[in-house]
Amino acid sequence: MEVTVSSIVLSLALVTFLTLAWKALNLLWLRPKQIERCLREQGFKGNSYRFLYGDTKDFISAIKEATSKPMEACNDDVVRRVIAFHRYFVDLHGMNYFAWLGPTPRLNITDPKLVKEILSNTEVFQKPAMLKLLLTGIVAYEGEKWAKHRKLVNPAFQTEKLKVISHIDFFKVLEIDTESMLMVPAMYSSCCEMISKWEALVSTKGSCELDVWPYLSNLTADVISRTAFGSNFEEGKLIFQLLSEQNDFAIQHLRSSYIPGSRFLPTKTNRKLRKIYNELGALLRNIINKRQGTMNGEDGNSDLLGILLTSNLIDIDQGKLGNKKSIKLTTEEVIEECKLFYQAGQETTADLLVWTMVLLSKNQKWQTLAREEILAVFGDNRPDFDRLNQLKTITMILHETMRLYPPAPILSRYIHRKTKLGGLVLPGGVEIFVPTMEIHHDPEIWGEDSKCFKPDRFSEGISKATKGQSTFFPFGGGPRICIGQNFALVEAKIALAMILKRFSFQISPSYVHAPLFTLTVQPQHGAHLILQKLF
Ligand code: HEM
Repeated sequence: MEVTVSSIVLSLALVTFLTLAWKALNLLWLRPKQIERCLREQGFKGNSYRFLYGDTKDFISAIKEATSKPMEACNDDVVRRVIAFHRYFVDLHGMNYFAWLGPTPRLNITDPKLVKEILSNTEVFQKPAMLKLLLTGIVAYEGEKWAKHRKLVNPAFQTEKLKVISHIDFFKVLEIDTESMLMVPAMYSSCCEMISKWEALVSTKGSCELDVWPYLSNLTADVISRTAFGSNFEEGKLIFQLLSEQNDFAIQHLRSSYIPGSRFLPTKTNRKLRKIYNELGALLRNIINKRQGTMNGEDGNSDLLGILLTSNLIDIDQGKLGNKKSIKLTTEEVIEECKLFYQAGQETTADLLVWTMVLLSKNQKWQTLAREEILAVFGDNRPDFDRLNQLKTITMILHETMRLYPPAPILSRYIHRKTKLGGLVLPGGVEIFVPTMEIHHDPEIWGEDSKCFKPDRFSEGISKATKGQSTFFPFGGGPRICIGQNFALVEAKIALAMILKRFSFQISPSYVHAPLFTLTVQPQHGAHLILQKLF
């Protein structure tokens, strides 16, 4: 009897072991090889899959090589530096390539029709797991959960919420603290603080050399703190510090997670990430609890947090007519969305501003045109929402900046099952890689001068410039298009209007052009400009 029991246990152990071994073999060898055959049959080229690591080492060395030295001039091949790993594989295999992120193949797609299809079909083309490890909130959710969150968060970004500046004088008359309660005034207040610092720096000589990058970075953090937390803005700032720490660790994490399984290891980075994550959660929970205790009807309209806490959907149960229930975000869900506003909105908007200032420094003609427009539209008035809409030249400049330096230079998606894409039939388990920056720089789309700064490409709007194709998508596209795009553009216009009115600027001799892709495209060595006071 004893022999029988132990032999049963042994057989069970053996079966379990063999099943696991088979699964591992399938996941790490047979499946990648099968996918590789399928991709080659459809005309894609790439390295043969190498066990476990795939092309990971090539990825890392291409990035190291490209970022070890600055670029010579602004018109050099910026794509080669920013998405170096992509260029490395294009050089080896051409545009129709696949590369191995560990055992996962990453397929390069640049055809505008296919890009449109990928971005439109959110059910099939989902966010990759790696992104979901770094970010939470709507950016990482799928299906019904995403749809529910998008609807609940949307009110926070509607034009009316941004627009209230046109009534600022009315609020002033009533002696209501407009600075902490409305979004555009909050943006204006943050810009005023930055401008005052710059004015103090140039006051003695009338000009000074300044690295504007940390100031712009601080500005966009400040704007999110004010607009997200209103009266709790000082506490919001603390959260931002923790989030930027979290981002630094997330980048290390991202690099190490190319190695299969590493994200689950209790490494120092992983432990630190978890610690920051918990601290952040506790801080936000504290703010929310305080806010819920003091909330009244009007508070709900004042800032992003208030809007998230009061936003609700009416779900009508189709089966039982008249059976309605109100759906709201839970405290934990509000925490995730607030964190995401920082992660998705701070760095990206700072990138947009810094590259605009660099490009306007190198293109003085456009700087003058932009300033003339600001003076013509606003005169001596503060920037207000309705007049921001009249800024045609500034809008063209912002679009051209995002064409050349898209803050998010790549997009990626994952397909879980066999999928038709245009004339292709792709196997499940493939990551789709859309190199936004490559498409934005393509001479076949944008002409021989595709690498030059020419805002007048956008003089008749985006659809004329792109001939209606999906060739310009700095904010992504389809149903998952950036929810904060209007917020970012309003903020950038206010900041530029205020900067251009008070200063002229040019490139300093100490400026080093070195765009670097971390989570977004930043100036690796800052942005040293010479500021000259105008009035
Ligand atoms: C110049 C500034 C910005 C740029 C270039 C930018 C770019 C993008 C891009 C490309 C996506 C789509 C990602 C994908 O499809 O994989 C996205 C999504 C998103 N962005 Fe932005 N963004 C900017 C500013 C902001 C701001 C200011 C906020 C909020 C305060 C924000 C919040 C979000 C959110 C929540 C999503 C996810 C939307 C969803 O999945 O439904 N972004 N952004």
